[in-house]
Formats: sequence, C-alpha cells, structure tokens
Amino acid sequence: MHLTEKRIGFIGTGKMGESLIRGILASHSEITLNASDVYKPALERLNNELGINVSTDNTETIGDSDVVVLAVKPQILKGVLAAIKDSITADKLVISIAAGVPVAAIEDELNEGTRVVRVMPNIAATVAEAASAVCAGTNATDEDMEIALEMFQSIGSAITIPEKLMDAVTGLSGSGPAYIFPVIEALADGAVYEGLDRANAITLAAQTVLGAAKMVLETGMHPGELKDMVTSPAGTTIRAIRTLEESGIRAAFMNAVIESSTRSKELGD
Ligand SMILES: NC(=O)C1=CN([C@@H]2O[C@H](COP(=O)(O)OP(=O)(O)OC[C@H]3O[C@@H](n4cnc5c(N)ncnc54)[C@H](OP(=O)(O)O)[C@@H]3O)[C@@H](O)[C@H]2O)C=CC1
Ligand SMILES: O=C(O)[C@@H]1CCC=N1
Repeated sequence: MHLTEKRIGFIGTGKMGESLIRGILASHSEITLNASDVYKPALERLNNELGINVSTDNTETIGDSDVVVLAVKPQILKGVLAAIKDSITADKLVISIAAGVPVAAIEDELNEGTRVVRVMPNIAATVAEAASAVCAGTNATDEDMEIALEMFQSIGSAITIPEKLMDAVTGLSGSGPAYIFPVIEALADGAVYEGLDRANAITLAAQTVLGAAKMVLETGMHPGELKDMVTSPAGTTIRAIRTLEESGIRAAFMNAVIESSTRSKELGD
C-alpha cells in the first residue's frame, strides 16, 4: 500500500500543518487531503488556494481519513485527543508531530491498540526540504512506518530513530530553521553595511547557506575539511573565522540545540 492510496487528515492547520499540506500536495497532486482547525478563515483560504477538503469539525476530518496527522500545539494535545478518541477507529493510523509529547502519552488517551507514529519534521516541508525523524509507537506496523517514511521523504529527508532521541532531533532540526534564518539576515546585514543592496544581499546569503549545506550532504566530507577549503593562509576567511570564534559561535549554536532539547523534554513532563 502506497501513500497515494491513503486519505490524509490534518488536525490543526497552523504553521506546521499548512507546511506539511503544501509539501505533500507538491509531490502528490492526486492525493486526498482533509483538514480541520478551529479557525475558519484559515481553512477557507486553504480550500480556495489548494482545493483540499476542510471542516471545523475534527471528527468529520478523521472520519474521512485513513491517516490522521496531529498538528496542534503540545499544550492542548491531551484535550484534543480526549475529544476525538471515539472517532479514531482501529483502521486509522495516527501520526503526531507534537514536540516533546511521548508516544505513550498519546496512546494513553486513545483506544487500546491504536497505531501511533511520532515524527519531528520541520518548517522546510513547505519547500519539500524538511529534515524529519520518525519513530514507531507500540502498535505501529511495518506498513505504518513505511507510510510515514514515504510521507516525510516526499517532503525532504526522513530517518528512523529510537524515541529517546526525539528531543535531540527537536533541538537540532525541528527548531533548527529558526537558528538559520537570523544567520541569513545577519550575513545580509553585513553586506548591506558594506554597501550591497538588501535584496541581492539576502539572495547571496541564502544561496551561500544552501550551497554549504549541499556540499556537506553531497560530498560526504567533514564540515571542518570543507571550511579549510575556503580558508586561504593569510586570506580573508580566516580573519572572519577568528572573529566568529571570539564571539563564541560554536558554543552559541551548541547551546541553542541543547536548550531546545531541554524544553522539548519539559513539554513531555
Ligand atoms: N512550527 C514548527 O516549525 C514546528 C512545529 N511542530 C509541532 O507542530 C505542532 C503545530 O505547531 P504549529 O503549527 O507551529 O502551531 P500553530 O499554533 O501554528 O498551529 C496549530 C493550529 O491548531 C489550531 N487548533 C487549536 N485548537 C484546535 C483544535 N481543538 N482542533 C483543531 N485545531 C486546533 C490552532 O488554531 P488557533 O491558533 O486559533 O488556536 C492553529 O491553527 C506542534 O505540536 C509543534 O510542536 C513540529 C515541528 C516544527
Ligand atoms: O518551537 C516549537 O515548540 C516547535 C517545535 C519545533 C519547532 N517549533
């Protein structure tokens, strides 16, 4: 069974729900997508722009779907699960993208035997470049994992991990785009300071980040080795590297990942 044979329902069409919907539709234009949310104008916009089925009634969306993606905030997930419990029948696969919330906490709120898969994607699903990690719940079958992996690989790359590493993934790739957007803005600011116009500065900064990322992924070389390839003796780059190191750039990014992971653990408590 392939993803395209499944009807997918989204509970919550906020930032991440919409990002997933757009990413999946871009690679599977024929797929049936259903979505519900409490905010009707957002649903109407999605219906108008993307032609997906929308409802303000979560149980209607679930009734029309084989796969149910939980895309509401972790803080309200328990209440949402209590309200939809009876519509999650045994034939449905539940996929949660909620940060921090363990599979066990979701299974506890649903009927015994419910098949749950937990995923941490990121906002780059919007442009089919998400980095996602997937783990199986107690009752998830091999086919459920295949469906989940097919879904998240269609909007970027997706790996399988043990659940205990989900908080680390949340700190790294779940939150990660938000660490890089200010980097792009700041790089552009530097060039604007030196006289470049804003639009060109942002384009060059973003393409620089994209190119560097692609080199890591496609050459398989260590990032340090790639950095050395740019850094000429007594050249321009090493002057910049020294100031970045003086600013504590490595500790800043390490601490960002660790802080986000810590918050993810708190959300699961
Ligand atoms: N944003 C991101 O980059 C990422 C988010 N996630 C996870 O995705 C989930 C969603 O996050 P995000 O999209 O940012 O949050 P948003 O607040 O943007 O989206 C959640 C949506 O759910 C709606 N909602 C609230 N109550 C209900 C309900 N009872 N039934 C249906 N919909 C409801 C909200 O409406 P209203 O605003 O009116 O309350 C909102 O539109 C979270 O669990 C988060 O941890 C995971 C990876 C990345
Ligand atoms: O900030 C958050 O809590 C969500 C989860 C990962 C990215 N955004």
